[in-house]
Amino acid sequence: MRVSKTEKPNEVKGIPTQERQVLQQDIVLMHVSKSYGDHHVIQDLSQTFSCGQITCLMAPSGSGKTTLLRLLMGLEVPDSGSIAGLEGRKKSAVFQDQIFGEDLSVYANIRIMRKRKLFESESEKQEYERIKAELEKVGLPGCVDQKVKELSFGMRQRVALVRAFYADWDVLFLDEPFRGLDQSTRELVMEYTRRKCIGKQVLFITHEEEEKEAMERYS
Ligand SMILES: Nc1ncnc2c1ncn2[C@@H]1O[C@H](COP(=O)(O)OP(=O)(O)OP(=O)(O)O)[C@@H](O)[C@H]1O
Repeated sequence: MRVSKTEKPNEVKGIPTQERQVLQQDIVLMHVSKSYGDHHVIQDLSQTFSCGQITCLMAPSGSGKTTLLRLLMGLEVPDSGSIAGLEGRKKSAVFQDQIFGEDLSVYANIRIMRKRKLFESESEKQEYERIKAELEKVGLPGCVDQKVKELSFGMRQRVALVRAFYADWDVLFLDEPFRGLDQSTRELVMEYTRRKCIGKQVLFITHEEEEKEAMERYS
């Protein structure tokens, strides 16, 4: 598996260095192995994913990238080895197979990612408008009230991204999030994603060199 990281740490604007160290931590895998029956998908993997960086993972199909993300998300348990640095941290993800409430609106599917606080300053209407604006940024104007089951694959991919960013998160896992998008939409969505990832810890899986470079580029 090829692992590359942003050359300089993601800038965390406005947060003093000391506090930043408390808020963020590296994810450390030590001798992690995972098999399905006789199929040894991940074998003795030791790797550190630094805080405040986008880490890109590139490897051939079937080599275990999604399995690795599932381990990091806590959806699978390693057969041996340890994963540290994720305790108590809020995780968000875009997986290749998106699970939605198919009969619910795009708004409802995104909105559910955040609990409303008792004395929320933002009204429901403002929240609705905010989600609508986010959807417009990824080239989805006018779909906020549409049922998810009516969307194309590429539209679902973008709703999944907006939803993942809408959640309250410390660490984000992205598994080929730009798959199925045409070139101009992909560029728009890559830029949206890159900006949202500034100052955050992100693991990004892709097969495309262009996507890796775009995600590692910092303004
Ligand atoms: N739940 C499972 N049960 C059995 N085998 C599995 C399971 N999940 C994954 N595998 C197998 O593990 C291997 C790695 O799968 P994984 O999805 O992690 O690869 P990947 O590198 O993400 O592939 P791709 O780039 O095609 O998405 C594959 O051979 C797959 O068939």
